[in-house]
Amino acid sequence: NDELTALAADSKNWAMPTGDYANHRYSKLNQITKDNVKDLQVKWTFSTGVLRGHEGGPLVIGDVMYVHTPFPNIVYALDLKNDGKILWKYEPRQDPNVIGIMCCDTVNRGVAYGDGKIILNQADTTVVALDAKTGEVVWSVKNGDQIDGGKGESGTAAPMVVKDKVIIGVSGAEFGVRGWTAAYNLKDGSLAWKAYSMGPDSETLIDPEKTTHLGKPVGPDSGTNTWEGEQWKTGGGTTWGWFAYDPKSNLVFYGTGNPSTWNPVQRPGDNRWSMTLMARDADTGVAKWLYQMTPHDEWDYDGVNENILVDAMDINGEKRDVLVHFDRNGFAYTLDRNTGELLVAKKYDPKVNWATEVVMDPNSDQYGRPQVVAQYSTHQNGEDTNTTGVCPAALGTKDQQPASYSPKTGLFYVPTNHVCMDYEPYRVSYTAGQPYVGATVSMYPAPDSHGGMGNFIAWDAAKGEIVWSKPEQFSVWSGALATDGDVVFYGTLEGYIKAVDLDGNELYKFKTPSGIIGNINTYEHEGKQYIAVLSGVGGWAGIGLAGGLLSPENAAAWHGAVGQGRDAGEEAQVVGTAGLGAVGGYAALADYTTLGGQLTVFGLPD
Ligand SMILES: O=C(O)c1cc(C(=O)O)c2c(n1)C(=O)C(=O)c1cc(C(=O)O)[nH]c1-2
Repeated sequence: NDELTALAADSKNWAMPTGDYANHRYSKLNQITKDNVKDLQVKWTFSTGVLRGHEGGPLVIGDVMYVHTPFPNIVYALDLKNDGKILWKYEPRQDPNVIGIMCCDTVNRGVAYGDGKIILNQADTTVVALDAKTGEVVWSVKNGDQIDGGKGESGTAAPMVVKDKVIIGVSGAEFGVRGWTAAYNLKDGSLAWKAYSMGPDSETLIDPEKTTHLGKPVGPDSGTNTWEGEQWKTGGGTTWGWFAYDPKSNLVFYGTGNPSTWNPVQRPGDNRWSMTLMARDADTGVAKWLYQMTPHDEWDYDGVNENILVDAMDINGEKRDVLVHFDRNGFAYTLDRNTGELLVAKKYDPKVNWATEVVMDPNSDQYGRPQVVAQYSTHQNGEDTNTTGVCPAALGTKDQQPASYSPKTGLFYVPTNHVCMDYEPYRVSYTAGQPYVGATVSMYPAPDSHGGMGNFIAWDAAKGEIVWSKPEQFSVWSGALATDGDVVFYGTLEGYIKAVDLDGNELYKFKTPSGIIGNINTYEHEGKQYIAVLSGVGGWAGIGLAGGLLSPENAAAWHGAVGQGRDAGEEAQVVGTAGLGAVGGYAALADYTTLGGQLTVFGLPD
């Protein structure tokens, strides 16, 4: 999409959710520098009128800012010439029952722009194109099924506009949804292609002879033959993370999530293609290459985190066009993005203990596979056995909160979790539209460390090394922003926006009204650089606050314990395992912040 490419290349705008197709989250703007960032002031604020977790960030195109909210997914167009005066507001009507089938808060990661339209992926999986000037609906399609009586499909991912199409993912692996990625024609919303994560080749758009895994053709039926019977039909592998696009190869990149259920004993095999990085042709959806990071997941390490594309990275003296991916499983991967060849796979938190390494020898039958430590194998320890001390926790060394890459320093700035867990698989049976979780999880700060639950780190993806690490009390659940002013920004769950220099020294912080799980963006208007961020605590880490789960009654109901035939009373006593295990670990958040969606715009003094 030439118009979008041009808009994104002009750093005055923030035209795509992650800044550009390469997901750099880097801005060439440099009025705000490491020397003056301490003088930042709040310029204007905007309450979104919605309370739960606010992920993503505003788009800025010319004089207009587009702000989205979690369910009910309101979109506002704000006039930058007038301190955010509302130009239009779109509020969809959605069945509120969708709230009950969203695993990790009612989040939405943002809208996309293309061809004069704003594209919104609603919680109920309706994809709607709004006229960017008026907010009027141009077209609307249903990506998933209905809520009541459906399979539990929901929408949280930000769309990506590529050429004449919009790429959309789906959520619901905690309900046994079989994930897919779809491309709709930007013009009228008609379906261009749909590629399932698992299933027959005709439905996964995998070419048995041409699609490769670590350099070898995958062969026929690769999306079904590592599953027992028809388990692939409820196999998970949802696609609720971020997309990347490389115009040079016309490939779209994304990762798939956990296999369903979380109980690994119930689904023997590698469970392909859950937990997999995928490179697909943008026009046809046909897969060029795949790489499964966590075969037969036993820990809920969804592979959906963003892929960051860097050209000509020097890897052992060779220039490679790479894709860098910080996986939930605690390994940071660098791959050749044209071939899917694995170049680097290293732990980006020293506490990661479930696997010792990823085998890098192409001649080994274990090539590309993590070497699982028996003690932390929830499968080997069996159903109804609590496997303790697994690092990272299910929400990963990093969840969906996107990292940034600075072409200037060649380093990645990564918001991370420093959290471990106990994981007890239990048997579940599948009922359409009901939770299909199958594990009780509790989370806590990584033991024998700094006591906090997060780090903000700088990463060298060619060497596979942490350059520096800045401890945080809670997980850093906000997307980072690197700038040409030699300042890097991120937000914290307590609600601080923070600016650090290129060595990780804190230069500025400001406490916004609620915890930050949004992504920091920057733009220029009338010659001045601004920083914009959404506050509004929530997401999986903040689900205790956002979902009101800090009481035992709510905890049991939400956790789905009742639906799973478990003893509700027993479950209710264990508030700590509610919210899929996040409530206990993050309970102290309630001492720092509370709910509320607000946009805050910062700038230098006039
Ligand atoms: O399997 C899924 O379909 C699914 C969906 C989502 C989502 O759409 O928000 C999350 C997850 N899984 C998940 O595993 C997870 O850690 C997670 C964190 C968050 C969040 O926004 O904080 N969403 C999700």
